[in-house]
Amino acid sequence: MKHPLRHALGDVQHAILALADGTLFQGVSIGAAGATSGEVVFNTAMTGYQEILSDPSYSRQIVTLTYPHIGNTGINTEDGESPRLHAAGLVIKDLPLLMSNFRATQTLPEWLREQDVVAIAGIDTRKLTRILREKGAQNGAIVTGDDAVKVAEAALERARAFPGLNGMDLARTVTTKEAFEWRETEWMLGRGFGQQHAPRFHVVAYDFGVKANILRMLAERGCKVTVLPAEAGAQAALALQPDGIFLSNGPGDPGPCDYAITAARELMDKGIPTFGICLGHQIMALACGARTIKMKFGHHGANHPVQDVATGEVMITSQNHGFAVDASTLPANCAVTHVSLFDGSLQGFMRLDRPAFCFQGHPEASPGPHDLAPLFDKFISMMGDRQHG
Ligand SMILES: NC(=O)CC[C@H](N)C(=O)O
Repeated sequence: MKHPLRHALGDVQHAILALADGTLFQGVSIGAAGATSGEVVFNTAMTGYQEILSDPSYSRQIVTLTYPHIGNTGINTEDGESPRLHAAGLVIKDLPLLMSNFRATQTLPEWLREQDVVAIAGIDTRKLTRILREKGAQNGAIVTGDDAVKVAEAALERARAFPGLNGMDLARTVTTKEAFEWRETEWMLGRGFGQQHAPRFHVVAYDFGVKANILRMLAERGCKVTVLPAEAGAQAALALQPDGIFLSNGPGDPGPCDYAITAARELMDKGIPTFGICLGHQIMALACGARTIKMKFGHHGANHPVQDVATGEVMITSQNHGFAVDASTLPANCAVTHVSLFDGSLQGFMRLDRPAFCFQGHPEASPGPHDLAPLFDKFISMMGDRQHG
C-alpha cells in the first residue's frame, strides 16, 4: 500500500536534523533535497508561517515552529513579507495532508522546493524546543537522504562547521540593490481596515532586510516611502530632504553594520525624526553609544508581553530577535520606554535630545497582534511636529 505521505509529497525522502551538541532528530524531508545549516531557533507563533519564512530577518536561521500543524493554509501571493523565502530551513512536527484556503496558490512543500529550502517534518519539536530553551540557540543542520548513518554524519559535520551569527553582517546580503519607492497600503490590498491618506511626509527607509508590512503601515499613514540600500550612507538620504528616517529590521549581528550605525548617528544629529524597529532599534542604540549582546535563545513569537514604562500599560507583541540592547549601557541622553515582561530585557528607548525612538519587537505584526501599531502614529506626529514647529 502507498504510504499516505506519498500522496501529498510525492516520493518520501528522509531527513536528519543535527544540533552542534550532537543531538539528532530523524524525520521526513518536506522541502528541497540537499543540505542546509544555520542557527536553530524556535518560534512560538500559532499562525503566520508564510510571513515568518519570508521575513529576511531569519536569514541564516533554521526555524522550528512549536505549533504542531504547519501548512494547513498553504501559501498565497499576498502574505509574503518579502518576495522570497529567507529562512535557512524549516523544522515542524506535522505537515497536514490537505491544505485549504481560498487564497492559496501553492502548498507549503511546493513553495519550499521552488525556493530550494531544505525542511524536515515528523520530529519531536517539543523536545527540540526544550533543548534550545535550556542550552540556548545553537547551530544546526538539516540534510536529506535515505542512508541514515551517512546523512547523520553529514548533518553533524555541517552543524559544527556553521560559524554562528555572532559578528555576522547579513543586512548587506539581503538589502535591495537599488533604491525604490514603496506604494502599497493595507487599504489597497482590500483587507478591510486602514484608510488611504494622500502622502504628507517623505520617509527614507534603510532596508536592512525590511518586512513589507512596515512599509505598508507607513504608506497607509500618509508617507511617501523611499527605500534605500543598507549601505547607502547618510548623504543619499539627506539628498532626498526627508521628513523622517526609518531604520528597518534585518538579519544577523547589528555590531558589524558600521555603515548603518554611522548613517543613523549622522541623521539623528541633524534632528531628523528617526524610528527604528528590531535590527533598526539595535543600530540606533549602537549609534547612541550603547552596546548589544547575544541573547540565550532570543525572542521569537507572537504573544510576548511588553510594558510601556511611562504608562504601565502592557501590550502583547510580536517578537523576533536573538540580539538585544544592554539597557545598562544606554547613555544619559536616552530613556527606556519599553521592557519585556518575559525577561526584563530592553524593548524600546527614546532619545531625550532628538526626535528619535525605537522598538525591539515588531509593531507591524505580520504575524502577530497589532497592540503596538500606535508606534507608527507616534512617528507620524513626530514628523508633523517638526514640520509645524
Ligand atoms: N527581526 C530583526 O530585525 C532581528 C534583529 C537581529 N538580527 C536579531 O536577531 O536580534
